Amino acid sequence: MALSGDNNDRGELRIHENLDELRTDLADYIAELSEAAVKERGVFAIALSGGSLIGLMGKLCEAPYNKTVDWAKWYIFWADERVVAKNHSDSNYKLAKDGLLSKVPIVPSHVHSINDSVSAEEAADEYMFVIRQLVKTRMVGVSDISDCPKFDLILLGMGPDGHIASLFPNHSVLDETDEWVTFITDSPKPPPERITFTLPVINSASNVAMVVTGESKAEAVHSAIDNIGPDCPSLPARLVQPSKGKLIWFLDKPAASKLDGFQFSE
Ligand SMILES: O=C(O)[C@H](O)[C@@H](O)[C@H](O)[C@H](O)COP(=O)(O)O
Repeated sequence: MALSGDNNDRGELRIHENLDELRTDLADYIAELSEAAVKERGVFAIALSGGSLIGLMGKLCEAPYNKTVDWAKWYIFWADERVVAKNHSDSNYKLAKDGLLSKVPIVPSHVHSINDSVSAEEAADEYMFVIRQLVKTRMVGVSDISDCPKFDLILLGMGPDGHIASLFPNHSVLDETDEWVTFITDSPKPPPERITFTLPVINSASNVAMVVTGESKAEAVHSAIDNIGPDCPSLPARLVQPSKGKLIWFLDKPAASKLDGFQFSE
């Protein structure tokens, strides 16, 4: 690893020399959290996002992880999903199924994707209902400071604009505190209709990992971690502040290149 360290309330920073090193570190991290959650709770509730994240999780499909991880105990969710058919190339479910879930022995009934045959609003409501049932049976934990679900791990990517999940800068969904899952129909990044976990749910997780690579993200990484720039307070990535959980940033050097205090040799 090029560098690692803590940055005040902005969590642990893990800056990797290259993507291969990041992929290995990410697989180790997820495998360790899975083992700990299964030991403590008997299950591992993990929420995925879309984008480059799934490809960066690819080592989990390879040895030793494909054999050592207790896949039967995994319960899979999406922190955000595009409201398109499950076989559509824009579907985050399809992305994860093709890139990860079909390659490891996950129990099909543990995969909780959205209903793709209803409106965005109905899909968000139904998804919240599903999560509520799983919180009741403690397949998903519950926060001890609110009634929010406490996922063992929420994995997030970040766009160059600082969006996370489908929470975009200056969008009213950033203020949603009543619902666990909400919807938008005007996403600035296509497709327009999406469902998304709200900030209270993200910030109730036991662990949140921000997996961000590439130079196009460097400015937003700098704003989010160094608390820089006029848009900072409403930058969605800046609002990821788990109340009791642990936040870790998995970065490559280009994404970290504008961080204060980080000097890299070529
Ligand atoms: O459904 C989505 O659009 C994603 O969940 C989104 O939040 C993604 O994670 C970021 O846009 C980063 O994507 P990249 O890692 O591909 O840049």
